[in-house]
Amino acid sequence: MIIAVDGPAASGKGTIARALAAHYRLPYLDTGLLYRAVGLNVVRGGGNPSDPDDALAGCRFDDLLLSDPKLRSEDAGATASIVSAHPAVREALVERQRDFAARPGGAILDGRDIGTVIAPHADAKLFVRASPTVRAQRRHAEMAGMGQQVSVDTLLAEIRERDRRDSTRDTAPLVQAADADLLDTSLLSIETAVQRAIALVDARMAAR
Ligand SMILES: Nc1ncnc2c1ncn2[C@@H]1O[C@H](COP(=O)(O)OP(=O)(O)O)[C@@H](O)[C@H]1O
Ligand SMILES: Nc1ccn([C@@H]2O[C@H](COP(=O)(O)OP(=O)(O)O)[C@@H](O)[C@H]2O)c(=O)n1
Repeated sequence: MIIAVDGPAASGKGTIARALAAHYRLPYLDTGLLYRAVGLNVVRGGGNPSDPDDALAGCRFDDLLLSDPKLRSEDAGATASIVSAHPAVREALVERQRDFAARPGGAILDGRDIGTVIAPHADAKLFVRASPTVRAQRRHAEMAGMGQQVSVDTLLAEIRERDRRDSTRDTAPLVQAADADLLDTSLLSIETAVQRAIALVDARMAAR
């Protein structure tokens, strides 16, 4: 079984994808981490994330980078959003993601284009969303928990900018796949959101 989970920043897709992976005992790939690693690699090498050649060169990174805590910062998310708009960067990362999706027994991936580009044949697709204000508040709480104080307004502006960039790019924009189930988590607890996600996936599997 292949499950695709897409959605904007801090919508709760990672939380849901991890819970689904545990529930269905599937391996999980957070594809955003790959783009974050490319961005951090470019910046650390003194390159310009907006430059297509610098961004492509950043795709050659050591996998150890994927466990760098710096990848979790909002800055890394913003840089990831810049490098991820280059078609050559997306192309360079496609095979790795498709190989993961093709694992025997299935897999679950989360990102922006899993249901539309990486695994359009997925058995179940969720498009997770939440209002920008709720997402900024969640990110704020998350960062406060890590000892980082950034105002909700600053995070809201960053989230809106990232939404705009991710949704308006030409290649693999953030968009709900026609056959994806929408899950708005704005008013849901994590537990309820996960229960709804499981119910949606079960319903898709039963209908196959
Ligand atoms: N339904 C929810 N209610 C409250 N907080 C949530 C909910 N879903 C996720 N969160 C919290 O919001 C933050 C962002 O969630 P995450 O799953 O990392 O989002 P994404 O992967 O879409 O960026 C995390 O701190 C997570 O614990
Ligand atoms: N499949 C994906 C995953 C992430 N991305 C890009 O990488 C950035 C960071 O993704 P992420 O999933 O780690 O970000 P959050 O939603 O966790 O904040 C996004 O803003 C996208 O620009 C992408 O283009 N395609």
